[in-house]
Amino acid sequence: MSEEGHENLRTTEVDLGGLVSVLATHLYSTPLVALRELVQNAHDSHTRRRLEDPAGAHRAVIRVSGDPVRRTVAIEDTGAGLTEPEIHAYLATVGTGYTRLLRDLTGNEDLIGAFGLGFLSAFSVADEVTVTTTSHRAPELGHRYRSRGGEQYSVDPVPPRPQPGTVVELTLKPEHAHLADEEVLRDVLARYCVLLGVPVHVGDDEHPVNAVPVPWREALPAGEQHAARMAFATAFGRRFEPLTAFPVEPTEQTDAAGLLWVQDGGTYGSSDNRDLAVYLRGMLLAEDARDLLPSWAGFIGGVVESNRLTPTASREDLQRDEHYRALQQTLADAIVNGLYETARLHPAAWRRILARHGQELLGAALCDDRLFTLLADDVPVPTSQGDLTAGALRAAGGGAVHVALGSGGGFEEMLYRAMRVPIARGDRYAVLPFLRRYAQLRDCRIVELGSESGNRELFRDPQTPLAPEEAGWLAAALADEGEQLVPARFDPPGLPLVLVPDREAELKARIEDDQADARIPSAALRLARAFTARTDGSVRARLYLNTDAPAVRDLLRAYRAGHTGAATAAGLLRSVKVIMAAAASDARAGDDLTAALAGIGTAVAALTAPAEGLSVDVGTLFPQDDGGEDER
Ligand SMILES: Nc1ncnc2c1ncn2[C@@H]1O[C@H](COP(=O)(O)OP(=O)(O)OP(=O)(O)O)[C@@H](O)[C@H]1O
Repeated sequence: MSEEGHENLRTTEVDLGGLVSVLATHLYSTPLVALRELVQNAHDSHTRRRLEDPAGAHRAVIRVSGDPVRRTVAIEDTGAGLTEPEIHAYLATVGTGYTRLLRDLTGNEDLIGAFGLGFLSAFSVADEVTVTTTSHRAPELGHRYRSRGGEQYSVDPVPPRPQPGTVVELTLKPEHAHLADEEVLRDVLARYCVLLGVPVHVGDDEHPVNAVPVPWREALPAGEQHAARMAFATAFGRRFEPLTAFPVEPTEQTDAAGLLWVQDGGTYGSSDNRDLAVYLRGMLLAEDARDLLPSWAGFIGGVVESNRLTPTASREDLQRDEHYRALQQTLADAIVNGLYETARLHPAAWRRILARHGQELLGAALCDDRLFTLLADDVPVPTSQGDLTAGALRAAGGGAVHVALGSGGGFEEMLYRAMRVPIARGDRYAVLPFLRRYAQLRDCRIVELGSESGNRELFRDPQTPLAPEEAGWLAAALADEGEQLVPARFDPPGLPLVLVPDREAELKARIEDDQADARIPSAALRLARAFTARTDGSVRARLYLNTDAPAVRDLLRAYRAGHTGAATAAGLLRSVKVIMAAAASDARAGDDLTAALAGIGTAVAALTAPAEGLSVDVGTLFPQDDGGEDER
């Protein structure tokens, strides 16, 4: 009996074989992690040697070699080595390592290992593992640990290594044979080891894979910092060339330091190329920690290191604790500061960033007030005349910013072109909210074309209102069902009439359609409804009639004079309306178009017929009325 009241206390059985296999095979997401763990052990053993033998003049080197023929990878260090008892107590005891003890003893922050698990990962890629080691405490002895699968092992004396240190040799499983390729090793290790203080060589290379100076660790003169940052970002960013790079500096909330850069990759709207590698004590911990970057920063890549972050046991991810959240804030601030610095100090890079990531920056500006201030006047907005800044849009619009709510088409498109005013494309990502905010902040007018209020800006009231009876005649002659006739004056004067779909009614129809299909969630539906509450949906489009256009003036004059050609001319205009709308959208094609084309034939026939036939033909088309007085 071991404890009072626990007569039946028994020891939990551990199926070591099963445990080893679970840890080795399932703890890590990629077999490459085994390399990382073994390089990390090599690095820790150098730190241990330095701590235990501070006066010694040992040259710290890590060398990783591959042999595709033998299908082996060897990781060799000139560190502390292990004595035989240490092999049993630490290397071969799962869950215990000397490294953590040493850190607890010395408080040394360079030591990476903590769990006593990493070595097991060797068995995820290797059938057999041998460790040949000579301790710096007993340089005349050598030992070889050997194990297949990790469950059982042997240790035998061997001749001592020429100098203290350890070589771990993996005989790779056939499916991981590619790791013996030194090109692969170089590629993986360049990323994993970039921040390690000890030089890491691949094969016989005299040039270490981690030779690029780490800019935030060096005290460089101000004039050389940018070049050093760009050099590091270029070497590290595999997928994209950096357009500029800026630092992450420790704050009161976090010890994180590193580098962020703007990638040169084309990013569109929602595309997310965030790419952040996180290091802990120099070792790559999270290869893709994009969630640490703000969601609007799809164009940012970077590297940060922090000792306050807590890794998960697999050391491939981070605990979402207060340091994690502090780092998120720090990174968001670093990006905004970095963009400010770029705009101020590197105008050429700033222009390239704006041209490359304009769309994304529009959205980013809406997420951060300081970014908005920075970008408001610089970021390009897509318009009917190409990309323009909001300021240029405003200047060209006579002090107002014009934005089209719809995706264009129909008469609208033509009208906008005829206006010769650049019109922002409100259907594109973030454009409309950005311009609304701009207008509010810069106290300028915004004309939202496609909404009734926006259209009122374009279509001025006629000089003299039409008599109700005239308007009624015109509506009957020109407007179709769902179209509201609106007499107005607008540019260009040569354009007699314009049909503008009501975008709110269009949206309402679409929402009802989507709702029927249950495609939108109810919260979104409520919001959309609030927007469309102003319209009952009965006016599908407004038909603006230009009372300044000579064709319209002549038509009215003819109508008022009771001219028999008035109805023919009106029929002609109506046909023009239908044909132009059909040209711009498929939806209207069909019967309407056929009728409109026939209408042109009828009108031309009427106008060219012998005088006595004229009134007879046209009289059947439209009811005739005695008009008012001629205006002209
Ligand atoms: N190359 C090496 N040289 C000297 N000692 C080593 C070497 N590799 C492993 N060891 C010893 O074996 C122990 C266990 O290593 P293992 O990788 O399993 O865990 P760890 O590094 O301590 O912790 P972690 O699981 O966090 O990596 C280490 O603590 C260290 O004492």
